[in-house]
Amino acid sequence: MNFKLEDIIQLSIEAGKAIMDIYTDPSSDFGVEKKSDASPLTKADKASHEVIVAALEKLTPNIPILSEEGEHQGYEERSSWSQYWIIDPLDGTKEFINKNGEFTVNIALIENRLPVLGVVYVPAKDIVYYSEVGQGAFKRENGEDVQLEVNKNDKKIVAVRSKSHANPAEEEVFEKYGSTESISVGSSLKFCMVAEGKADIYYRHGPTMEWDTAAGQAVVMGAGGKVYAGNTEEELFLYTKKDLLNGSFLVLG
Ligand SMILES: Nc1ncnc2c1ncn2[C@@H]1O[C@H](COP(=O)(O)O)[C@@H](OP(=O)(O)O)[C@H]1O
Ligand SMILES: [Mg+2]
Repeated sequence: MNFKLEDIIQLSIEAGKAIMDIYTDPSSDFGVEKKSDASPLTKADKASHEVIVAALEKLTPNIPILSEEGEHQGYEERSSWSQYWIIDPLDGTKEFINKNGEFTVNIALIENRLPVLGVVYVPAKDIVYYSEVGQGAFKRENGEDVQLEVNKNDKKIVAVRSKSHANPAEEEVFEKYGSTESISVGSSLKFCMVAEGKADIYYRHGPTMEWDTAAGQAVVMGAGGKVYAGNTEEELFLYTKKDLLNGSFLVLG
């Protein structure tokens, strides 16, 4: 790697600062717009995107960037990349607008259809989750780095699901794994909760995009978790698909 993971961590924090400037500005209306898929977009999504893209273009000029708020390159181009950055500058835009703090900055590096590095920053809590695959996953809080490990104690199975986009079909899968309790959380924080053992299972039935899941997947994999496509443990959940839209997926601690 011709960059340091620490550079990417610092960059996620810088992007988070740009988000918080807007989040905490009492005079800001967030500039909420509706995108073509009816999902919301704010000034904060755009500000974070600008910070990340400008820095990555300097840091790794030879690595292509796919950002939710940038150009969505076609499959022919994407499939020719040996590695690329995939960015969700502000995941959980609905949670940002609802001011519940459950939103994240997501930066991941994809190689061979899987994330090999991921950083998830939680601006409202100033917490970073990060992982370079094969080197463990970590949480940085109050200047301290703690290694993460999924929960190996299966006495009580806690499920986690979307706060704004939960689907009734998820309950069946949670029950199949013996879960009796589910928590609703916005954004890629759900992957991080499985990574730190606060939840054991995250099954997502409804749609997400590749940039919503890549960084979180790196973190949970680094902590010993697994991410599967669909609702069984048969197929790995892969990236660089023809369509950037993800199918359902299952995260297990
Ligand atoms: N109908 C839809 N199609 C595609 N993605 C959707 C969607 N509804 C929700 N999402 C994705 O779900 C993400 C939010 O995840 P969650 O529900 O776990 O908080 C959104 O990220 P953004 O907030 O970055 O737009 C969005 O990409
Ligand atoms: Mg998102």
